[in-house]
Amino acid sequence: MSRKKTPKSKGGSVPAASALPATNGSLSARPGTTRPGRETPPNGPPQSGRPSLGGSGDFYDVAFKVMLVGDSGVGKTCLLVRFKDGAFLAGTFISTVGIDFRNKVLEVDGVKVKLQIWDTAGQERFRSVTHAYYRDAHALLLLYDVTNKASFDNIQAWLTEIQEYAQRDVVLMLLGNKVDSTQERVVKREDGEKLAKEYGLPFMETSAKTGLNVDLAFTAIAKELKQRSVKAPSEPRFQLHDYVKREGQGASCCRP
Ligand SMILES: Nc1nc2c(ncn2[C@@H]2O[C@H](COP(=O)(O)OP(=O)(O)OP(=O)(O)O)[C@@H](O)[C@H]2O)c(=O)[nH]1
Ligand SMILES: [Mg+2]
Repeated sequence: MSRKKTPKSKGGSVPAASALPATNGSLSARPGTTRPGRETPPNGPPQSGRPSLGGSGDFYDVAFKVMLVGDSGVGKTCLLVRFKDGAFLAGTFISTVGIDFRNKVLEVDGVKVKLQIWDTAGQERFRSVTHAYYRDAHALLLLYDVTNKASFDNIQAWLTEIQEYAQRDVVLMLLGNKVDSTQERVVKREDGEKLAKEYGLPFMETSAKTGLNVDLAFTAIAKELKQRSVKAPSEPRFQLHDYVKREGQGASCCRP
């Protein structure tokens, strides 16, 4: 297994090709937070199995591309920032323009797994940009917002889109985000579970605000992808569904 190096910088942004407003040319920005620095600028979507290299940084053994998708405002950017930096982006909502990415290396059973995580814009006008990135994604985290029924109702449309543009064997997980907002909740946990079961998806409720199940979601993805690529013959098959069911925590002390 070859050892590779990750670039030192945190991540980068890719101008959203034709769909970006001409005046902007690229990046989403959020006051009060560190914007991802530009990494080795990818020329279009990164190639699977060919992680971008450059500069010095952490070593990794295998690299995968993970995409965050879902309606605008469900918390994709916040989920990524929580996972990458352990912080929550409170305050004014600044919608992502185009697509951003951040890297994080996780140790999974002694293997260093680099996740290159692509944060897509949920707004309809950027949809064609996102389509171009699906085909290289190894895993997709599909989010809805438990305080926004429309974002839940749109999950089926997202699944149709995923079916059309993503690889057949893409690892897919459904996440119901913002479970800290108990007063505003309009989508019950059981509804999320039912939908996930219908489509055979692993499911968890998360909170980018409190961090609930955020690391777990990415770790589960990393474990599944690592298992697929470097499974030793003696190793028992990693069961993604069982893992998230077993390890996932409820929004409060107890499962509602
Ligand atoms: N209470 C609560 N608010 C959250 C959570 N996650 C995100 N938010 C808030 O929801 C709003 C939208 O979050 P973003 O992460 O920017 O949403 P997004 O999915 O990236 O939206 P687009 O970039 O437009 O696709 C922001 O005001 C966040 O502060 C969460 O877990 N709990
Ligand atoms: Mg965003």
